[in-house]
Order: sequence, then structure tokens, then C-alpha cells
Amino acid sequence: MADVRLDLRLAARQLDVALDVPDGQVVAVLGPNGAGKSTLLGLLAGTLTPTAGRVMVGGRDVTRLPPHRRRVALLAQQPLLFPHLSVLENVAFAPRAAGATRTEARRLARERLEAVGAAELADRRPGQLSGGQAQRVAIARALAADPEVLLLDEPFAALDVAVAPQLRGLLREVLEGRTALVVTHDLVDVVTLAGRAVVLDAGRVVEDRSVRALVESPHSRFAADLAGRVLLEGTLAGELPPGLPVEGTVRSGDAVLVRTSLGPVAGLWEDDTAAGPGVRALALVDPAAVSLHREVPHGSPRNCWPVEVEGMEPRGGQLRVVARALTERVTSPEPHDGGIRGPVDAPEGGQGVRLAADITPAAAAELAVAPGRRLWFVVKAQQVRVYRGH
Ligand SMILES: Nc1ncnc2c1ncn2[C@@H]1O[C@H](COP(=O)(O)OP(=O)(O)OP(=O)(O)O)[C@@H](O)[C@H]1O
Repeated sequence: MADVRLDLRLAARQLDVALDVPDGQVVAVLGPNGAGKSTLLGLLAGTLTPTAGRVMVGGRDVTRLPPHRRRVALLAQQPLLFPHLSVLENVAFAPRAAGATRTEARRLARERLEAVGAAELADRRPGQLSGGQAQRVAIARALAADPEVLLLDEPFAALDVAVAPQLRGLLREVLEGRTALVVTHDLVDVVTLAGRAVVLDAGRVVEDRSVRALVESPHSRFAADLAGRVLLEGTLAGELPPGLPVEGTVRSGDAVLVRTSLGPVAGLWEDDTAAGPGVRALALVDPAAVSLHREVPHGSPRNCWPVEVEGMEPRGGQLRVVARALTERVTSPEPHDGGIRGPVDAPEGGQGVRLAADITPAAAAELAVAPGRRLWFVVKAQQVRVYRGH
């Protein structure tokens, strides 16, 4: 195994990424469509050539080396096996190309097939394999090349959901202690395979943190979506809800207001660092903490957003209601309880912010939730986590 250090630009695709991956670390590479994930893997594997920069693998500069001399193996979404060769010959191909004798290459191929639970498939042709079997063979082939770095491009995307868990287990074993980059859109892959997550957007790294930190306190909308949360960006407001004993500097656990495109959002500052008005802040809303109402409810400090329902989808035993915020915004009107008195018009741009609430099917039926229906999304200030943005 080896570490990877890269600092690459590819002008034609507006990619500019620098990344160091220590020996033995598995990094999930995430980001929206067109962010540059596959381009990054292509540059590492050697199928694309950078405009500038370099790739180091274990201290070797491989930037100008052809793919087969990099010791970097790419496992693609489709297994891409040679159709005219048997499974054994497919796996033996890489060691053969690297100079092993026919006997030695075949012995190694059998060993690799054994390791991925596909020994009995050795004599078949790729056309006689299921999708999951073919992907096992592709894993064996990638390993047979004895790579120092493994690249995986959405390895389960083309597979039946029923097959993915077994292969994920296998891949987890295979990746143990290896240096690898895994491109995926799947949260399950991220948490089971990787310790670190890098989020790309428009060819740049926008987040680079531990998987745990990423899903707990996402900084990008993409990471928040992945973690099933709603992220509202803004700045800490200068004035605080009346009655709350917080002035000026804000410390962990304090009640705060964040000015967002939805208007002021009330939450709790949960950041190790103290902050003051004007600091860039992120408010994280857990859809499980959001309730739906026909009317604005009264009570403890709450954020209340009028919304128009867009749709619903099953989520565990719940229904996730996705809705767009409408313009005006109101929070509970009692002056004594620290709520923001309303109604308050949300600034331009607030309309259209997408919010989500997880409710029981019974509640959905009771409220007659359906696309186009106007309701109130309500979340207690105490359940909105606020932390520093970048
Ligand atoms: N073969 C190509 N020729 C020219 N431009 C391309 C090519 N493939 C991708 N691009 C462009 O390069 C940029 C990065 O694309 P890339 O495929 O790396 O994104 P991605 O993050 O892998 O997306 P996805 O999640 O959709 O696979 C995009 O702007 C895309 O339109």
C-alpha cells in the first residue's frame, strides 16, 4: 500500500483539486452530478491527463505514466470483463501483463477468486454471470493487479439492491488497510466503507472531514441532503429573542437567531467556538423534529414556516413530506416565551427553499397532505442545531 498526494487541474472540466490520502485510508468522494468525481478518478487512474499538477503514489510521481504502470486499479460501475475470456483468464490478465508466468498468473487468479467467494465461477464466461457475480470477479481482477491504490466508481450502482449488501461486506474486507477512493451517492457506502469524506462541487473540494463529522454537522447542502437533513445558511443575528439571557458573544448551548433567506431561524449554538453577530452560521434541521400544522401553534420558541407541499416518500415507518417555503414567516407570538414575534416577511429568495418533515402516515392522512396543499412546518428552536459556517 501507499499514500496518494495529488494536486491537479484539468481546465476543460474546470477541475482543481488538491488532496493527500495517507497510506491505508479509505476516502469517500461525494458530490452532485457533474461535480468532477469521475474526472478525479480518471486523472488518478491515468485515463485522463491533467492540464497541470501531479499525482504521487507512495512517493512516486505517476503523473505521466500510463494506467497499467501506476499500480492504481479502477473498479468501475460496470465490471467491464473481457467477454471472450473465461473468468480465470480475466483475473489472470493483470498479473500476466505485469510479467508473471502463465502458471503463476493462474495460481494468483485462483487465490483472488477464492478470496472474493467466486472460485467456482473460474471456468465461466462473463456472459454467464449475474451482475453481482460479475462484480465479484471484477474485484478479484482489480486485486490481482496488486495495486497500491484502489479506485471505486459507484461499485454497486448497477447492482440489484438484494445483492449490494453482500458485496458491500466483501468490499469492506477488501478495503481494510488499503488506500482507496470510493465515488458514491449512497450514504450506506459512505458509512460502511470510508472513514473520511471529501465533497466536490463544480470541480472544487467544498468539504473534507471525517464521515462522522460530515453527517453530524454538514457544511454543504449536498452533505446535508446525504445525511437526510435540511441546512439553512446565514449569519448570526445581532438581536436575540426577548427574555433570553444572551448578549453579544454566543457560546455553546446558547439560544441564537440566524438570518437566513427564510428569515430569522431560532436555534441553539452548538459549536466549540464562541461567536458574535455577523458570524457565518449554519442551521441544521432534522426532518424528524419538524411537525405539520394547519394553523400556527402557540407555546415554546418555535420556527414556523408556511409551506406548499411538493410530495411525499416513505422513510422507515414514516412519511417524508417535502415542501417549498412560501414568503411570509411567523413564529409563536407570545412575547414571554422568547419566540420571534410575527408575522415577519421573509427576505427575497426565501420562497422556494426546500424543507422536509417526517410524520406518521396517520398524521399525513389527518392533515390530508398532498402536493399543492399549504400547511405550516414547525420546529422548536431547541431542536435546531446551529454551528459556524465557512
Ligand atoms: N467525456 C467528457 N468530455 C467533456 N466533458 C466531460 C466529459 N465527462 C464529463 N465532463 C464534464 O466534466 C465535469 C465533471 O464531470 P464528472 O463526470 O467528473 O462528474 P461526476 O461528479 O462524476 O458526476 P456524476 O455524479 O454525474 O457521475 C462536468 O462538467 C461534465 O459535464
